[in-house]
Amino acid sequence: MILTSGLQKVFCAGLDITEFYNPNPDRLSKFWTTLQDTWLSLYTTSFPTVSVINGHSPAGGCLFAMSCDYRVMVGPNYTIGLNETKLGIVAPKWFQDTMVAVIGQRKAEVSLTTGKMYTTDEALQIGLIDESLPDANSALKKGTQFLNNFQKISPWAYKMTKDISRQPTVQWLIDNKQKDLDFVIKYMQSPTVQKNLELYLQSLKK
Ligand SMILES: CCCC/C=C\CC(=O)SCCNC(=O)CCNC(=O)[C@H](O)C(C)(C)COP(=O)(O)OP(=O)(O)OC[C@H]1O[C@@H](n2cnc3c(N)ncnc32)[C@H](O)[C@@H]1OP(=O)(O)O
Repeated sequence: MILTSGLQKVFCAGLDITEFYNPNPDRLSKFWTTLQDTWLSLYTTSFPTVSVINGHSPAGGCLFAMSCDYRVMVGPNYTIGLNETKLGIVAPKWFQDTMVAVIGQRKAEVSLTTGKMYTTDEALQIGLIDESLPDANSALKKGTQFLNNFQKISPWAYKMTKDISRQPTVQWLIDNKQKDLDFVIKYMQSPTVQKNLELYLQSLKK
């Protein structure tokens, strides 16, 4: 499966920030549970996945890209990263662990604490993406070539290997779904977080 965008310059703008601003707890609860389940499905697919990142990919967009098996990004003008701290919010443990699995503990910690958005070249250098291509068509071709490798791999061997590799992060979320949800609901009601989100949303307006 290839995950890509039909938009001109955005792969995925991340989660809808307006869902976190002045949230209704019931609605936020459904929103977050849906996100948890969607991520669990994507991170544990029984088939190979590639993200063809053909535009900017902040926060939740970066999470979805990192959850695929391989990342091909169109360069040089787009950016990718977990920029939550720039919004004055915190990337949950499973977002963080997904990044650690891709680029390692040290680089992930620097990336997460600074909320850095990496250019395509920078992302390639730290291993956040696997390949950089100059245009969307060649990126799609590369992504398809990666998937073709699996014609010669046993689906069972593929799935078992991926399960073993991803199991700690997956199991943590399965075991802590409610705790993770409670944290988000409580955290998003904090006046400091709400002020930070208000300022960030204002900064996005043209
Ligand atoms: C404890 C829980 C923690 C986890 C929580 C959240 C994780 C997240 O995913 S938070 C989302 C982080 N996303 C961003 O920071 C992206 C912000 N957006 C941008 O940087 C740019 O919009 C982007 C580069 C993606 C695209 O640029 P443009 O094509 O120039 O678009 P515009 O800037 O014109 O945006 C159009 C319009 O959309 C609004 N917008 C953009 N992103 C979001 C978003 N993620 N949520 C809600 N709204 C968003 C933006 O404000 C503009 O609104 P209008 O001016 O009203 O049209």
